[in-house]
Amino acid sequence: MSRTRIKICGLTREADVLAAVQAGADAIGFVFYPKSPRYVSPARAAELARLLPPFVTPVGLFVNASAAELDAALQALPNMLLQFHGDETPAECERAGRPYLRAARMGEGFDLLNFAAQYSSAQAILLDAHVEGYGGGGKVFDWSLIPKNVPSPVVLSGGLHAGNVLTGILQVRPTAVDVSSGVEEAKGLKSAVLIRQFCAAVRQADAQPELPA
Ligand SMILES: O=C(O)c1ccccc1N[C@@H]1O[C@H](COP(=O)(O)O)[C@@H](O)[C@H]1O
Repeated sequence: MSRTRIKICGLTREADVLAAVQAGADAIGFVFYPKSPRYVSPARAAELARLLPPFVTPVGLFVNASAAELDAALQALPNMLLQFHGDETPAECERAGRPYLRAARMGEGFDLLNFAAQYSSAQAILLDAHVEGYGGGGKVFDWSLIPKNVPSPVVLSGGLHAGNVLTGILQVRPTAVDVSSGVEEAKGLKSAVLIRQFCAAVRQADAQPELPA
């Protein structure tokens, strides 16, 4: 089995960026949604992104941002991967011409296959629980709702932490996992210990032998 990629999202402090990099994160998320307690301005995100070594990807998270807001963030961080977590249409996700992740809000009756077909230009579909306020709520959704034949790479997210990520990886076999609340001591303030434990649990899952389907 190949290595499950790790994204740690909602960083606001230098020490948290360094802790994530040291623990082996592949991507670091900056929340550009002003209503989030994890919001950072484009200038602040650019400052934090300067700490990233090569091959660790900065990701910008947007919720129904205007074209001007998206452009301002891209001016500060031109090489970031985009994550659309609101009600953006495929055309809005594609407008900047950058690779993007599209968040799906998983709940009973949600048609993930149809959603993934609509966003076929996405680099991956990020599966999050349907929560009020769009995301970052630390809520796990029912992983059995995920069909086996999603046509895009899948990022598993929503309420992950060191105690459940191994089971999530073995059950869903995602390309990557994404965590925010599960590695926090308070909203927007990460814990180096929880980040380390989370990354270690992902590596433990990757080391499990793959069972025949
Ligand atoms: O982090 C936020 O504040 C946030 C705000 C609006 C939309 C998404 C947000 N975060 C993303 O939500 C998922 C799940 O997070 P959690 O681990 O359950 O807290 C993750 O992709 C965050 O990046």
